[in-house]
Amino acid sequence: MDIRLGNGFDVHAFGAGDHVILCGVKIPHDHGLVGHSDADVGLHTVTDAIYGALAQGDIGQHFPPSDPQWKGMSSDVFLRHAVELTAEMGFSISNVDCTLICEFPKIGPHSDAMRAGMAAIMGLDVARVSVKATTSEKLGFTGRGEGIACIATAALVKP
Ligand SMILES: Nc1ccn([C@@H]2O[C@H](COP(=O)(O)O)[C@@H](O)[C@H]2O)c(=O)n1
Ligand SMILES: C[C@@]1(CO)OP(=O)(O)OP(=O)(O)OC[C@H]1O
Repeated sequence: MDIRLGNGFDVHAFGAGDHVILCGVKIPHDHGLVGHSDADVGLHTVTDAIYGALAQGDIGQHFPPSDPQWKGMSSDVFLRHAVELTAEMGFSISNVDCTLICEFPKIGPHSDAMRAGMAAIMGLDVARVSVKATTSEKLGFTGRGEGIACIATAALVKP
């Protein structure tokens, strides 16, 4: 069996707005997130973890921030592409784990919806999709509430 692991890391800054979209879930908030797309830092990170496992570059190479066609794009489009590429290369996604790093919003009340939505996109049982969260104890840019960071790991298998 061929087993591949990939990691992802992404950051988006807070800006004006009244909600954020994280791992596909819209959460009311006193700021939005700034990005070329919908700035879903969670989906971007999981997408990059899958690209990493496949050694197929990163999200910006597949969907350049300079390309106007991705302006405001819903980030499930990016994850769906990584899932298609996984199948084309003969792999299956075994499991995904991601950690959102922010003081606010609180992720816990939304984590099951995030897991269910990402599992549906990836065609996985929800038990194979993990969403965790941590503060950075008020330290650094996430601690000051300047933005949200996310890290993710994806495991892919080819029988
Ligand atoms: N944005 C966040 C941050 C944290 N949580 C939950 O709180 C727990 C404690 O966080 P610490 O940073 O103090 O370790 C954490 O384990 C998460 O369950 C959250 O839901 N949303
Ligand atoms: C998602 C893309 C799409 O153009 O843009 P952003 O929403 O700015 O997100 P980022 O993670 O900064 O860069 C990756 C880009 O592919």
